[in-house]
Amino acid sequence: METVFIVGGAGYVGSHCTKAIAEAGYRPVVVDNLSNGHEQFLKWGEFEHADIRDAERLDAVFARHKPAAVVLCAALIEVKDSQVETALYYDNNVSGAINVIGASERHGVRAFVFSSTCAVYGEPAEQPLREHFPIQPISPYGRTKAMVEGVLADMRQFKNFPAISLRYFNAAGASWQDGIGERHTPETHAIPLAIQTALGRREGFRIFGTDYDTPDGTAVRDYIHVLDLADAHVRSIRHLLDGGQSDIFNLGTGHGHSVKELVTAVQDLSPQPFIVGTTDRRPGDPARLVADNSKAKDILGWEPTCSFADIIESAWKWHADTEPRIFGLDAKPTVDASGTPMEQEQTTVAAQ
Ligand SMILES: NC(=O)c1ccc[n+]([C@@H]2O[C@H](COP(=O)([O-])OP(=O)(O)OC[C@H]3O[C@@H](n4cnc5c(N)ncnc54)[C@H](O)[C@@H]3O)[C@@H](O)[C@H]2O)c1
Ligand SMILES: O=c1ccn([C@@H]2O[C@H](COP(=O)(O)OP(=O)(O)O[C@H]3O[C@H](CO)[C@@H](O)[C@H](O)[C@H]3O)[C@@H](O)[C@H]2O)c(=O)[nH]1
Repeated sequence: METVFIVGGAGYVGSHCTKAIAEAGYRPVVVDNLSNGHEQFLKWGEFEHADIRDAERLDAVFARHKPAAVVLCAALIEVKDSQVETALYYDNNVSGAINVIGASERHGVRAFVFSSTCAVYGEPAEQPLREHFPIQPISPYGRTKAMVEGVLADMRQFKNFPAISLRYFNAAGASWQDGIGERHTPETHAIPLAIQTALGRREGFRIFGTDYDTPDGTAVRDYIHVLDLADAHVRSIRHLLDGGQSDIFNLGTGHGHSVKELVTAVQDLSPQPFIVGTTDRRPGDPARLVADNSKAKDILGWEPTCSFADIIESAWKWHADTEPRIFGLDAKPTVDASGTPMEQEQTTVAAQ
């Protein structure tokens, strides 16, 4: 049985990848420093507590397990935070990634899969997004990802290093039956925030910007179920282990949903109405980010299977039932995502 490292496997996307990799017949080993991960998500395979910035420790872990494949999910992920803790982001996401790439090369890894993001496209002129479009990130977070993609491109070209970069669009949903789901601290993502508001754990949800050039004026994103993302990782590993070419793939559904649509979908599941306010655009948020996913379909045979309704429903079940059971949450509304006490905000009762 071949060993696969899931670096960052105690986190949201990584835990779903670990489960899918175990189910595909590989031996998963999670490597994580638990800075943002959860012990509760360590349910498949062995665990190695290691920080990717510690090259010596990484070498020891690679020597012990001799992985055939490595999935690199570990990163700091907050766009706003990356503008404050900029050097930390480059150290963690770039230096740390280079350590993992270096160890993978030294230890003969035959398949390397990297968690990239559609944030590498910045504010694109054309949609849907295709992989050859210009890379022009507008945040340090996005640039750390673009830099690692650049390192991997050179490693492919000059060292024949087998690597796939997967540009996720908006990861969402949960495998709540398996006790894993989205849990970031602080949470800044729209779906968990809207659901936590509906569940009474936050005082209100704010829509960032209603004056975008989109059908309803709110920003449009391509939400992709985390189970579909996990499946693409398994396919990428197989593709490279079978001798397939290194590449870059967009992972999205190809369908966009606005923030207002998202709020309506959550309201449809919610037993009671909740407060939805509007405020200015969040700096750096483009109007629309939607994938052209035809390359992943053609080359990996990947097909997203979950609808937007599936995403919202699974996220709802996770936040309503599973997450409180596992983490013992007390439902206290306190502050919104920006840390602003909600009573200071101008709010209105939910738009239809
Ligand atoms: N969530 C999304 O919508 C989204 C979208 C696009 C790309 N991505 C990328 O997917 C990956 C996973 O995102 P996520 O939402 O699961 O985040 P997450 O914070 O839940 O998981 C990241 C994991 O990496 C670990 N980690 C961080 N720094 C580490 C270090 N120095 N050494 C060892 N472990 C470390 C954390 O402890 C955590 O378990 C990230 O690379 C992120 O940039 C996420
Ligand atoms: O309280 C909120 C939070 C978000 N939004 C909006 O909802 C949309 C989605 O926002 P969010 O869930 O924060 O995701 P993104 O900002 O699109 O970024 C996510 O998706 C990117 C890829 O698209 C990844 O690179 C990032 O790591 C990940 O945070 C955006 O238009 C936001 O402006 C709100 O209106 N109110």
